[in-house]
Amino acid sequence: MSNDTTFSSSSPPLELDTITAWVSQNAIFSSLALLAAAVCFVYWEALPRPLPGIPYTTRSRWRFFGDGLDFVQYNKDTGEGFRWFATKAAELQSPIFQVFLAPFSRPIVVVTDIQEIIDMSTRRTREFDRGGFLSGWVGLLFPEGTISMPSHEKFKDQRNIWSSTMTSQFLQAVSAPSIYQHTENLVKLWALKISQADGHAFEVSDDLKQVTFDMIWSAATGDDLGLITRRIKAAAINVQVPDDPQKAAIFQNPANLPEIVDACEVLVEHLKNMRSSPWLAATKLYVWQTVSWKKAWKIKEDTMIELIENSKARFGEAQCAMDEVIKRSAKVGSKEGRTSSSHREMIDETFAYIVGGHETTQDTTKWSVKYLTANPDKQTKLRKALLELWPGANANNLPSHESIIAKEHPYVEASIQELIRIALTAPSWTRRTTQDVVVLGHRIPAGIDVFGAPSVQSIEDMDDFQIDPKLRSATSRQRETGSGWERSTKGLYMPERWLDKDGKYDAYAGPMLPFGAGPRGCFGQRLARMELRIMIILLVLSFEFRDVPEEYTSFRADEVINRGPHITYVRPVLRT
Ligand code: HEM
Repeated sequence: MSNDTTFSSSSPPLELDTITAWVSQNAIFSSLALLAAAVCFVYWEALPRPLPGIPYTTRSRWRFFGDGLDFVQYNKDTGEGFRWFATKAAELQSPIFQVFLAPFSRPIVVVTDIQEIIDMSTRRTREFDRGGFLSGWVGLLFPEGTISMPSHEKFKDQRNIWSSTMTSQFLQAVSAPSIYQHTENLVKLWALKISQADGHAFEVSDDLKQVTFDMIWSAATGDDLGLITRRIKAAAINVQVPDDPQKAAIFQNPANLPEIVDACEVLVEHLKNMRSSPWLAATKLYVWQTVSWKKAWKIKEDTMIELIENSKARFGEAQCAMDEVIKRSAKVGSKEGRTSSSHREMIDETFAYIVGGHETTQDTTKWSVKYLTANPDKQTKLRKALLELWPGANANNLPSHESIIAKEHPYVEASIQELIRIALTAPSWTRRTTQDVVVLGHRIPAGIDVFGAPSVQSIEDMDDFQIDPKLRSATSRQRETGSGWERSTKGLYMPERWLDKDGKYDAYAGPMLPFGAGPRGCFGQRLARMELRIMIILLVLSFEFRDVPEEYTSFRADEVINRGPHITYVRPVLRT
């Protein structure tokens, strides 16, 4: 057929229709083919690209979400997050393996061996730095906070200025009195609840959440939010005590918290929701546009700016971390001819101090109360040791914070250490490789996120791996961590594991890495240990934690940023 016919004026419109139909049909086919090719291409691009030689789950290699959905499902089923890595280590029978947690992303290498994790944190810091997943994630809340930065000069300057808030002198003179006073408030609150609850158990998750927020907020900013005082007022007014002695009493929560408390909660909630995002950068852009984020962020910024201005106005003797930092940054700045810390850095660093310090200590305290309740013999033994230090101490006669910091007893130290170990509040450790590296005989290229799962050595799921010393790095070989815990005892609360054969406390009796290690280890470890020490000692001297009904004994975790208990019920008796 000639083309002429197609365009001849005498040709019937039917032919034109045929051609139009042919073109449009082909266009549909071509579009479909293009679409199919695009889908295949996107799918192909999204698939994991395993690093050669490092074990992985074969079926995950061909799945769009790699191991991601398995991880999310495990988290949903058990409440646990990092524990999933123990299941992978057991499945792959290797202390080093790779997982694919999100499409379009490079694999994550997981190392479960604590000796190598300590080595990477402390002696191989040029090869492994902060960055990657953690920085992208927490950078949402603290863009200019050191926690989100690699270890460059700016990090060092900023950290140097803040480090004076963690000296023993500062902690004892400034932070301890405030922690002590807030714990005393908690003792008053629980004494009141005991008098109202008529022997019933009651939930204390919110009490512990708010007392630790009161503490860290005033330690950071010098401002007292009075959250526990509000709870005391609310508890005095409204309590429901069921007839069934097996059911818990329910106390009224105070209404109208300061708006900054709700704002912090909204911001942290956004951060939590982002953890499993397959595309962090896009999710961040979305979150920034939400009304709840914008409103909470503004409240936080305005409050922080006001607190910074107040702190500057009272420039002189430090009453909180902010005062100390403003003083020190002016001193360092004038010495080095630099301007002092900017508002942005100050806000972000203070907020990281508050959020980092709050989420972790509240969870560790909750676990502590649960483990002491579930182990009455160890609880009694701890109290006996405390009474050796402070004979006759009780809720009306508590030792001072100076005395709590100064005095030691092997069983008390062992109990606190064991509570920190078994709480597994922060079971994660993350770094990014800054260059090509070798770990346990496997080559890992630069720019890969390495997750440490040292918790694997604290949970009963598996035996530790026996590692050929030849596979270890030269620096690791020189610093052995020693043998691990017996598998059968790993999951048990046993303060005795920290005592040597002469009954002396040995903080290095076995593997544990609750605060990470090295220059990027937990900045707040000393504050956290002091907070936990004051709280545990005051609570165990003030109350006997009796067993709670079966319904309230669950040890299920809720792990998002940290690993906290799903529920925390107590049935205390006041010691007077
Ligand atoms: C029981 C309480 C706490 C636990 C279990 C805990 C645990 C941890 C862990 C495991 C890390 C990561 C370490 C690493 O990657 O090597 C970390 C980092 C950090 N923690 Fe804590 N922490 C606690 C309390 C605190 C407190 C009270 C503060 C605040 C004053 C704080 C501030 C920080 C900061 C700023 C970092 C980031 C350090 C950096 O990137 O250089 N933490 N913490």
